[in-house]
Amino acid sequence: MRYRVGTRGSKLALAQTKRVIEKLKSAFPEDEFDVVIIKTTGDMDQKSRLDQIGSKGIFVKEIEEELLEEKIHLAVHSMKDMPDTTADGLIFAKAWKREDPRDVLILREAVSVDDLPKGAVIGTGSKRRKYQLLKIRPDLNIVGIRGNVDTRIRKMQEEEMDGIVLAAAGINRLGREQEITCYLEPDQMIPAPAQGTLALEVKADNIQLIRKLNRLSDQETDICVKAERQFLKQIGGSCHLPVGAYCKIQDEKLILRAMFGTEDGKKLAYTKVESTVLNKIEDSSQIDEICRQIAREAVEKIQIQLSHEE
Ligand SMILES: NCc1[nH]cc(CCC(=O)O)c1CC(=O)O
Repeated sequence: MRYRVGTRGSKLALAQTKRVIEKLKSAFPEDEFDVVIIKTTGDMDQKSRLDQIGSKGIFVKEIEEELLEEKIHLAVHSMKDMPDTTADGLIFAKAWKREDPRDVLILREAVSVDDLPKGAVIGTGSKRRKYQLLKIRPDLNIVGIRGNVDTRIRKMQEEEMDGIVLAAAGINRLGREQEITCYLEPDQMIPAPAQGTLALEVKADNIQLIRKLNRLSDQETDICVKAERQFLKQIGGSCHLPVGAYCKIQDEKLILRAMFGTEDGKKLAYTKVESTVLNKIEDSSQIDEICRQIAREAVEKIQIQLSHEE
């Protein structure tokens, strides 16, 4: 088969799409894969603050239309950029192995969060990153920044910020990991739901391609992403609100850390919940139920905390 693989045209999107194609090629040497670059609303409007452009999934709508019209067979996105509900007629293949889920700081001079001078200027457009950082260092001056990873690193230098926050996965995919100053561990900076994982989106009736993609999946990542995205969905999160969720499997249990807050960051709640021990023969509907359940428990705990802060 010859497959058309759609992606945004940013360096990061192209880098991750090329990696996906390499893995597919080595698993299915008889197939061919062509990259198709698709311009999205999000790529065309580089000025507006993301939370003001409004509609969710501005980086994915055009790509999903091409999938539905069968102009492309597969779309590669960052899962953390995907809205919590999938488009009708499309599905995600099971997740492949997650890369580094952490957020990192790129600092101009300081070597760690603690080392930053009082009132240091840090660029991020994400409320999740902003309020979690302020919780560790309330004196920091957080300013908005937009653009792809390269642009943000350049703006940090041009606009004389002391640093920026980015996802390790994106920097690694661009081969710029030597520029990372320090890593923020998930217990002090809960990553965005599904950070570090890719979304492999296909038309739901393309059974043959879905089967191929799923052969390369990683069960642990797939389960953890399901739990994190269930949390996002149930809490009613959007990119306007600070939402974080990070799940891992330890001693055969799911451990889900999550945070949620109000838009102004005045209220911020954190929780950590554990599932019961997973049974080795759990099938996918049981796994879905376990993920829904652990997410529900996290949402309940967070809602209780937020209501006590009234
Ligand atoms: N919002 C932009 C975005 N979408 C996906 C990544 C890379 C990390 C990932 O794929 O999870 C990034 C860059 C960043 O947040 O630093």
